[in-house]
Amino acid sequence: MQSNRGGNDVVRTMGDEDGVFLTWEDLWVTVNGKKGSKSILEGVTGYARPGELLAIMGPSGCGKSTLLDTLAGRLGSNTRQLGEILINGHKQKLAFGTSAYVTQDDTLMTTLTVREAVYYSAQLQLPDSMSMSEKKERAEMTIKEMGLQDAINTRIGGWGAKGISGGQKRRVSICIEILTRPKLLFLDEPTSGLDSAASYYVMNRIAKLDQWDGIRRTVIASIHQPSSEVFQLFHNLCLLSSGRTVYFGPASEANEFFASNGFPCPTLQNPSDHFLKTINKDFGKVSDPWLLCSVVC
Ligand SMILES: Nc1ncnc2c1ncn2[C@@H]1O[C@H](COP(=O)(O)OP(=O)(O)OP(=O)(O)O)[C@@H](O)[C@H]1O
Repeated sequence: MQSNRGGNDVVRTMGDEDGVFLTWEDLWVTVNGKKGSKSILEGVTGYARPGELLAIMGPSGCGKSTLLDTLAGRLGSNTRQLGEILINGHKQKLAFGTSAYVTQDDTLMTTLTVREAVYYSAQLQLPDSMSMSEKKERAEMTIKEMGLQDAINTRIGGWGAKGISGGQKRRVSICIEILTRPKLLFLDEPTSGLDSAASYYVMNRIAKLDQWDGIRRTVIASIHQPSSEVFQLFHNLCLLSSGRTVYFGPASEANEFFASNGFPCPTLQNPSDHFLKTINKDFGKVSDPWLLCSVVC
C-alpha cells in the first residue's frame, strides 16, 4: 500500500471536532458459507477525513461494498471481522444521526412526488424539537442542494408510469439520507446505471454539499468506473483488488504511482479505466496486481 504522504495533515485533522475522522487498520472480513469460510477483505488499512471525498474503486467483486458495510457497521451475521476501526482516534460507536448510508437501490414510493417523498422523510427522521415548518424548510433546502427543484412536483414513478429520471431518483435517495445533516456519509455506487453527464452531476453535488450546509462532511463512496471529470472530484482513492489494497492515497497522485511502477497511463486514456484494467485479474490478461502492490506495501 502506498505510504501516507499527508501524515502531518492527518495528525492535524485528528483534533477536528467538527467532523468525523475515520481510520481503519488491518481489516479482515471473512464470510461463512455452506462450503466453509471465504476471505473478502485481507488486511485493508486507510482513513477518511472531514471535508474530503474518498472513492473506493476496484473490479467487480473486489470487496468495495464489503469495505463500505464494514466501516458503516452493517455487516451481515454470517461474516467475521478483524481489525480496528477508530472514530476521531477512539474505538467507539457512531452517535445516532452522525452517519447515513445511501444504498445502491433506490427504494422510493413511486406514487409520491419528489417534494412529498422528501418531506414525509423529514417528518419521520427529524427530531420532535423541530417544528413542522422547520422540517418543511429543511426538506425544501435539501431538495435545492441536490438540484431537484425543477422536478419537485414530479412523481417519482416506476414501472408503467414514467416519472423522474434515474439520476434524479439517485439524488432523491441521497436527499432523504442527508436530511439529518450527517457528518459521515457512505454511498454505495451512487452513479450506478447513470450516464456520464448524470454521474458527474450527482458526484459534483455530493462533493460540494458543504457549500450548502457548511458541514465538513466525511464522504466515502464506492464507485465503478468514473469518468475523468468525476475522478477529479475525489480527494483520496482506495483501490482494491481481490480484497487487498493496491493503492491508498491522494487521487491526484495515483497516476504517478502507476507510472513509477511501470504502468504509465496512455495519453488521452481515462486514468480510472487504466487503473482498473491494470489491476483486474478476472480476465487473466493483465499483470498480477500484487507485483504492483508489493513495490510499495
Ligand atoms: N454475505 C456474503 N456471503 C457470501 N459472499 C459474499 C457476501 N458478501 C460478499 N460476498 C462476496 O465477496 C466478494 C466481494 O463482494 P462485494 O459486494 O463487496 O464486491 P464489490 O466490489 O462491491 O462488487 P460489485 O462492484 O460487483 O458490486 C464477492 O465475491 C461476493 O460474492
